[in-house]
Amino acid sequence: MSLLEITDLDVHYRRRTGRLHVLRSVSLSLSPGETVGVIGETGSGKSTLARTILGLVKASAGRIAIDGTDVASLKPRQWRELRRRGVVQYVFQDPLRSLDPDLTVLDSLAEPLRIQGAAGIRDKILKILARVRLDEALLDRLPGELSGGQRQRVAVARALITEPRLVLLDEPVSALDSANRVQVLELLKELRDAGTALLFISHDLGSVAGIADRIAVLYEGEIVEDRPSADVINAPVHPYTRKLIRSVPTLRRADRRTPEGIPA
Ligand SMILES: Nc1ncnc2c1ncn2[C@@H]1O[C@H](COP(=O)(O)OP(=O)(O)OP(=O)(O)O)[C@@H](O)[C@H]1O
Repeated sequence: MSLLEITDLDVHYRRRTGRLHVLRSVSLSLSPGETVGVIGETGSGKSTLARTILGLVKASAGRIAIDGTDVASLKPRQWRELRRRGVVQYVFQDPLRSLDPDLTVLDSLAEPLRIQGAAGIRDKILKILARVRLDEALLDRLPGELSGGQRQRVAVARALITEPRLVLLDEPVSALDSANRVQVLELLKELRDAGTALLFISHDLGSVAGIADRIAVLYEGEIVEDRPSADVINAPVHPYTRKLIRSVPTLRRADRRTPEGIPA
């Protein structure tokens, strides 16, 4: 069974000037342990997709099922229950949005464990800090007292601490400098290798290409391609995907290989 199954999702925003149709008949599925990248340019609807999956934006049509539960009609209490079961967590581009500014690092990390009624909270926190390479001395700091890279690692640590089966990542490395970006991407790869399913949403094909099993390309609110990463990179079908690939210098032809490993 799919861990995440999105079927024919439509989302509109109401604006003073009328309705804006942002997602059109989007279908996407994620199996347990799979990493899927969603790539699209600014305004293509990526954040709307993430926010709709998390129940923060209401869909006008379609179905979203997480681990078999239809989440469209869940109430906040039921969402908390889903998180308590350790099924889904999330990391946004701006960690100040995924972290409570009034909670210390210690409390931010302890909160999901307390909700879960977990035992050995301090031990789990120390283990996760080591995993995301953060110093214990930061535990008493507030998010506003951390660097951007440290903050994002706290947000990743918080998302992982309950060992969720699915993590939604909306531009998780876009606000980071290149050293921090590499470190957080490495961390996400470790997570993928440990069997967590990741939905990695980004405008940056370069970040997603090295980690995703499959890439879905979102263009003007529609998924125009959804295939294994190597196929999308080596033989893009949609003109927009071709344009995207040309714009990423690190995906030079010599680096691109067919699924059999033969240079394209
Ligand atoms: N709350 C809202 N109300 C009205 N329109 C919105 C709202 N949020 C987003 N939009 C509009 O919906 C469209 C898609 O926005 P969305 O944030 O999903 O795009 P995105 O692909 O994540 O872009 P970016 O990469 O710039 O974050 C845009 O035209 C945006 O202006």
